[in-house]
Amino acid sequence: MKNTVATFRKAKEDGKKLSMLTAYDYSTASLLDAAGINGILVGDSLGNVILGYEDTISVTMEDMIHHGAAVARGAKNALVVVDMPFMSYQGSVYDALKNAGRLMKEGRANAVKLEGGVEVVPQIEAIVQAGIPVMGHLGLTPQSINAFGGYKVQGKDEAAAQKLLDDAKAIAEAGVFAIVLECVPSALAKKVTEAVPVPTIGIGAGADCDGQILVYQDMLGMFSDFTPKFVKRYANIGEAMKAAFKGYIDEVGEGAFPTAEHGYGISNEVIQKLY
Ligand SMILES: Nc1nc(=O)c2c([nH]1)NC[C@@H]1CN(c3ccc(C(=O)N[C@@H](CCC(=O)O)C(=O)O)cc3)CN21
Ligand SMILES: CC(C)C(=O)C(=O)O
Ligand SMILES: [Mg+2]
Repeated sequence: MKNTVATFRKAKEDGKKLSMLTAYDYSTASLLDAAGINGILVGDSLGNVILGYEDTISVTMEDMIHHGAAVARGAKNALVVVDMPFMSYQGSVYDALKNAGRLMKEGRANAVKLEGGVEVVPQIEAIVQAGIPVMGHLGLTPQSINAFGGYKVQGKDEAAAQKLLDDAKAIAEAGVFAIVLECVPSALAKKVTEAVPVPTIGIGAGADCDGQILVYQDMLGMFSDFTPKFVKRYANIGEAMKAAFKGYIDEVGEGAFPTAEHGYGISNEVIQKLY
């Protein structure tokens, strides 16, 4: 059955854990969907894992639309959430509304995600009012890497912890249907989860969140530019891919691939008539 924002809200009420992973293309989205994932995030982490940038800052609306639409075609039952890229919503409510609309119309998103707390409440309210569900994102918000001075755990001292709790309440009040909590101490994430009526989706935020999310290349062992502490490897697909690529290269080199079974026949008569 199709997961909706209502499915997400109800999961929290029923105490059922929500699972999400990222995807950026049709094949991966189809596999995640078949495995029964609740939600797929087309993350701006595609800047790192797909485009090879050092951070998410250079990711564009066109990137997100291109990959969002591909994922949407593969996601029959999963809720598709598409990240709003850096500077597509921070500048004004008008930008936020226009760009959220494009992610839904052209990127076929079921919902959009944006980073930030009280400072983006007007944007969240306007997007939600237009009928576009919004997922919030607090804690380590990677689009603020230059303000943070690096990827670090957030909300550790009393002021920062209180600010995170206040931000969560403010964006919940503004209408987000769920909140990603990234790289925050587990006990703080638990407090936030108890304080808001919408599900929290943790990444490096402990076991008491209402759901979890990871970047799929991280959990499959396909990405190694950096490996945050919160990543658990469920497979070593990177090594498996390398071994398969090497097998192919070796066989092509030896002339062992292709054999007759991978080729196409033609009648000898036709071949003999050629000059
Ligand atoms: N492949 C990938 N996985 C991600 O989880 C991810 C991306 N890309 N790109 C966008 C952001 C960047 N993220 C990151 C990147 C690095 C850390 C990291 O190195 N964290 C340190 C924190 C150290 C500390 O403050 O104690 C860690 O060791 O976990 C965390 C999140 C999460 N997102
Ligand atoms: C890590 C998740 C939450 C994200 O925002 C992304 O993949 O871009
Ligand atoms: Mg993101």
